Amino acid sequence: MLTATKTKTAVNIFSHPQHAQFLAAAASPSSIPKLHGVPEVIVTGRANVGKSSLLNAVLGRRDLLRTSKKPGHTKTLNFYQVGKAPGKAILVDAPGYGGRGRPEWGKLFDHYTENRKELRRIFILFNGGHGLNEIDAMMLQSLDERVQASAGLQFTLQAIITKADTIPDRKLSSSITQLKKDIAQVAPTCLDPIVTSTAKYPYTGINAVRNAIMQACQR
Ligand SMILES: Nc1nc2c(ncn2[C@@H]2O[C@H](COP(=O)(O)OP(=O)(O)OP(=O)(O)O)[C@@H](O)[C@H]2O)c(=O)[nH]1
Ligand SMILES: [Mg+2]
Repeated sequence: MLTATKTKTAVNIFSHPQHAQFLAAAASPSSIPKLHGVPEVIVTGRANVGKSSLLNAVLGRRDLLRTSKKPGHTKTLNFYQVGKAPGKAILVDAPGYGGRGRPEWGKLFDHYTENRKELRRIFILFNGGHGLNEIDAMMLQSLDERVQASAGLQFTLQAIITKADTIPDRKLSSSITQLKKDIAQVAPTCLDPIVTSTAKYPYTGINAVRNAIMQACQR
């Protein structure tokens, strides 16, 4: 549970969307920017799961991040500042893995997550309409093992179930329950999944994601 003070701070850092800005893109480990200790969170997930759309919604911006119907759109690690410079937190968008993902993107993600001292949390996104496939389960398990190995001191892991609007109403509750069970079974350290939709206003789950980011960045 967030305390009243923490909740207030969480609302404040996202309350000036105009201050959000793109800082840098990294296509290789050597181009990952030095950003002087501002806490960071990163998103991962299969190509097209909705990573860039989610970060736009969290930042309160329509198109600061570019999104596409075509999987494999984001090709670099992209760093975005929340709040006035030097920023209260930094959100990192990443290329997707899976069919359209490329091996070098996986290496870049691994390099970042293994070496970045500022990293506080990895959000792993799953499409609510599709559930976990084999590659999702492998990624989830490998991240969970890393959280266990560091006892959560390096970073924490949290799942986000996206595109909830694509699940028919009659199946919504059972699909989410099943997906949460599957996630918990593969990754016991994974924090309670947040269910989101950014298909149309009012969005679902965005304040919960903002609060989770704040909680992760304030520790
Ligand atoms: N129905 C629905 N569509 C969504 C939602 N979020 C994203 N999309 C759509 O899904 C497509 C992919 O969204 P992106 O945000 O570009 O996905 P991504 O995970 O960043 O994709 P890559 O960069 O290619 O890995 C776009 O057409 C979005 O409009 C959602 O909550 N509901
Ligand atoms: Mg993207």
